[in-house]
Amino acid sequence: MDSAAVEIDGSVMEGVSIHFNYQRNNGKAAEANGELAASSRLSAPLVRLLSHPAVGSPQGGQILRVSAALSCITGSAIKIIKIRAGRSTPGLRPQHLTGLQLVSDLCSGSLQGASIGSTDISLTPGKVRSGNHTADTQTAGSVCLLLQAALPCALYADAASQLLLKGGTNAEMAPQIDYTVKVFKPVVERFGVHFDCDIRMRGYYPKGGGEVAVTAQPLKELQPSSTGCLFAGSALGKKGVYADKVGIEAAEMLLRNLRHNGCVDEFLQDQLIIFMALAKGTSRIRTGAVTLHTQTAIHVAEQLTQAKFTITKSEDELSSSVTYIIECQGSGVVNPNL
Ligand SMILES: Nc1ncnc2c1ncn2[C@@H]1O[C@H](COP(=O)(O)OP(=O)(O)OP(=O)(O)O)[C@@H](O)[C@H]1O
Repeated sequence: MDSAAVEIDGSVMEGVSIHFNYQRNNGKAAEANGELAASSRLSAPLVRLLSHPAVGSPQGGQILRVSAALSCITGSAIKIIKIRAGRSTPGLRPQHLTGLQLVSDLCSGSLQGASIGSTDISLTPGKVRSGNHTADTQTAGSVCLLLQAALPCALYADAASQLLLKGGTNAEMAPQIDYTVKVFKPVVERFGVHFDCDIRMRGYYPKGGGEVAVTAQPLKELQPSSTGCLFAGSALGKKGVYADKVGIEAAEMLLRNLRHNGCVDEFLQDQLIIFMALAKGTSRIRTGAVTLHTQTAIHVAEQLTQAKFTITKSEDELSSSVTYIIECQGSGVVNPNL
């Protein structure tokens, strides 16, 4: 029997407090500090993630997606409580619920307590499963955020996975599907990730109704890489907003990210953390200010894998630019199904 309890004050990340309780006991169910503990296929830790009730977590969805995907891949059972506490609509929204159900489906898992508005859920993963998986937010909830949770899982299956994702292809506060295909996809290919994305129907707020078919290939292990540079600016048109304003917003995003002299934009940085954590070897990205989403993803990844991240500030006197190098000694998780 090998057990340890670790409590981490995550308040270093503004508004988020994360506590982790570890329990290892050779895969048998156990009680940890009066909280439910669950067994898993790798006799892995029970993890509790707790968002601060007073302030609320600005990265609530991010915690769910990264921790659920890593639970699926590493075999760690997780329990997440106080989900999106402090929000005007706390708990799971359709995109979060659908994403969790999809991840659970991908890992033949047991998902408990998950429904719209749930603030506590637990996921006990089983074996990662290839083949067909369908997920439908039934709203304009972003299919790109469904993919964010599901893609890393599909890489650890025994064969190709076909994901039919329904919802919003172009939603606010989420990657546009065009960004996922034109920026995210070529960059993650450097880690050895290969997926095809067929945009069958676009879906927008409020109706949704978009449909994207993704085929993802499994791999033995992810390789580290330098990123190269690929930048985009995107903005979403809305009723009552003139097209020129939308164009200006997109151009501003592009300029903002070109100016900081990094190689990764303010959104891609958090989306790459999970791949850096899983890869075998050292990955490095140069970026502008490190976002709260990125800090959250790093924090969760360091708890659920052996990955170690460091962030170094780098000032260039000539151009007076400040960039940050995010470096990760990846955990080198090997696909046991190939
Ligand atoms: N314009 C954009 N371009 C590319 N990616 C984006 C853009 N806007 C947001 N994202 C990405 O979308 C994700 C949003 O995560 P976030 O957790 O805020 O979403 P959420 O699930 O809606 O969470 P919550 O409901 O808790 O606000 C992040 O990975 C972020 O990088």
